[in-house]
Amino acid sequence: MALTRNPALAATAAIGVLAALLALPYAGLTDFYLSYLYVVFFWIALATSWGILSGYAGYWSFGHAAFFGAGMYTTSTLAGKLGLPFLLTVPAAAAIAALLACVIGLVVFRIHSLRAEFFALLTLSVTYVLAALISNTALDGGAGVYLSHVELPTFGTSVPGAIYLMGLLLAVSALAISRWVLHSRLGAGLLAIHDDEDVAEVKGVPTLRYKLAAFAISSALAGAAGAIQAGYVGYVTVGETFSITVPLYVVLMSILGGARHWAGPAVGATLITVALSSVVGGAHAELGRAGVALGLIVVILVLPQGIVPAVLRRLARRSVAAAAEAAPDAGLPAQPASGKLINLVPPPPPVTGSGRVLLECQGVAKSFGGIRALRGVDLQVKEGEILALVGPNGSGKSTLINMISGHFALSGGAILMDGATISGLPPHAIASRGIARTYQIPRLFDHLTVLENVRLCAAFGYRADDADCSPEAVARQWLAFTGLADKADLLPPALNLHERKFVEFARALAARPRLLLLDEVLCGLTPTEVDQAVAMIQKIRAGGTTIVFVEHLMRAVVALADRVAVLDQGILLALGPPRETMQNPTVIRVYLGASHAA
Ligand SMILES: Nc1ncnc2c1ncn2[C@@H]1O[C@H](COP(=O)(O)OP(=O)(O)OP(=O)(O)O)[C@@H](O)[C@H]1O
Repeated sequence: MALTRNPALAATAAIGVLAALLALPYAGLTDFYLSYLYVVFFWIALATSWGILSGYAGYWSFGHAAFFGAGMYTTSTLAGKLGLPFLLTVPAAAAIAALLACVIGLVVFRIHSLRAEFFALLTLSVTYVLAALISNTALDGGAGVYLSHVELPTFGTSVPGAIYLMGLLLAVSALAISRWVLHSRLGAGLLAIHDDEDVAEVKGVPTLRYKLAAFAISSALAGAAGAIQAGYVGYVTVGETFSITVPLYVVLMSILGGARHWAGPAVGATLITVALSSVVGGAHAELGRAGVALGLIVVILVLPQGIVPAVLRRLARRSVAAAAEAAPDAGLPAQPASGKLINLVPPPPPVTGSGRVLLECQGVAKSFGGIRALRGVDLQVKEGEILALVGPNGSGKSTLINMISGHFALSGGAILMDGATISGLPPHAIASRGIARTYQIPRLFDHLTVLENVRLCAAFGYRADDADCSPEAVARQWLAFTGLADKADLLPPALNLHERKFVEFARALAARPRLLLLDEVLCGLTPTEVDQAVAMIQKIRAGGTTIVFVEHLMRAVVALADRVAVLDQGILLALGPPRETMQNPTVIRVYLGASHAA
């Protein structure tokens, strides 16, 4: 408990444990125990490396044996056949495995349909393809490769001591890298990819680059583990190396410990390795293994998020309760800890009517199979204005928002921002030009808290590199602006529709965009909530942000819009000031109906 609250104490304890583990081979621990501990470190390194892509980003790989095996065969070839020093083969194995991951990732990560179970199956197939290639070439030839003649290092007093130290170093490196990734921008992006990859991209996360980086890091660690394991076993075979055991074990270990926490896979790996080794011998080994498997099922059912997150949550709850007892005000929302306060409504007068074109749609067309959702829309959005996009259901309003934000590719035409073409750019690049959007049905990152949802958008949004404001401070201020400050630590599923819509709103605002696209933010709100939202939108425009909003609620359209664009069946039917446009007989006929005509 004290360790979780005191990072300096935790760091000192970790250094102490590491120093003690490093000293073990020199303190005369027998080779048997050194080998035993090496096996634990080996599984810690493998499971932790798996978690970097699969745990954080949710891309479950069943092909970890491929990268581990690439490492093993790199060492067996370089050291066993070409006579290179063993230690040199470890970084080489890591590099080969990372390269293999990059080649696979460059193809697979671009294909939208190869997510979730398809990714898992594809990585499993890669393992078998690689096994077949190695088995049928001089790399193995089907007979396996002996490494008994390879000179292994003897630091740590003996070969088992050296293997132990290499395993320890690898496990500690894997943990340190995984922890660093989780707390970095890369980790924030990966967690968002896990929950909703398309939304993460639209919010500014360069998803392809991040997935490739995670895959390469994860595979490099697996490759290095394979290299050391080759030295440990001394005889490398395709059957053992590319067996299903590796991916199966690392998946189980990660789930048991908690795949979304850097320490989770290591805890799972330690528990499973120790449990399995305790039942490996004796007359009832099979029964023992079945018992371990049953225990595993029970723990996973009781703690579906894994042991580490469950324990941390319990500790956090206890410390909140203790703090509340000590100081009754402790539960109030915290003020931003760092960063200059952001002026949410800057003093300069609104720039409405500057006349400068910020966004231009030129003949924008979109077809979904036989459905022509947009049939060549020409529209200019002027800097500082509020433009309402209205029209009957299915007229193409959301599709146009999706086109501008890059969610869908255009079937025809072009979209320009500041005179430069943005259509065809990946959504994160469009976000970096200053475009942010909300979704008609909120698409929040369900495993991130409300604060984390908004902070991510501040960190990856248009003005993310504003050194004066930390993403945390920006996020807290927009949460306060939208009235959600006291919901900061909740997960989105705990919110009602109104709150979820306002989190969407806060996320878009946290990017501090130049052009804000609001897709039916008022739909489903009570009249009071609508008034609140209208006042907010007016304040945002007062700060100089250009707004395009899709809305069916005419009262809000009239109160907010400088101009109204009416879409019907994918065609721009009318464009002009609200009252004038709404009195256009064609608009009344196709959209507003007879009641308005009267
Ligand atoms: N992903 C998709 N796949 C197939 N068809 C789609 C897709 N998205 C939209 N459409 C179709 O494109 C047309 C325009 O849909 P869109 O959602 O843009 O309309 P809308 O004006 O926003 O409607 P609403 O007011 O009901 O939200 C509809 O016929 C719709 O069924």
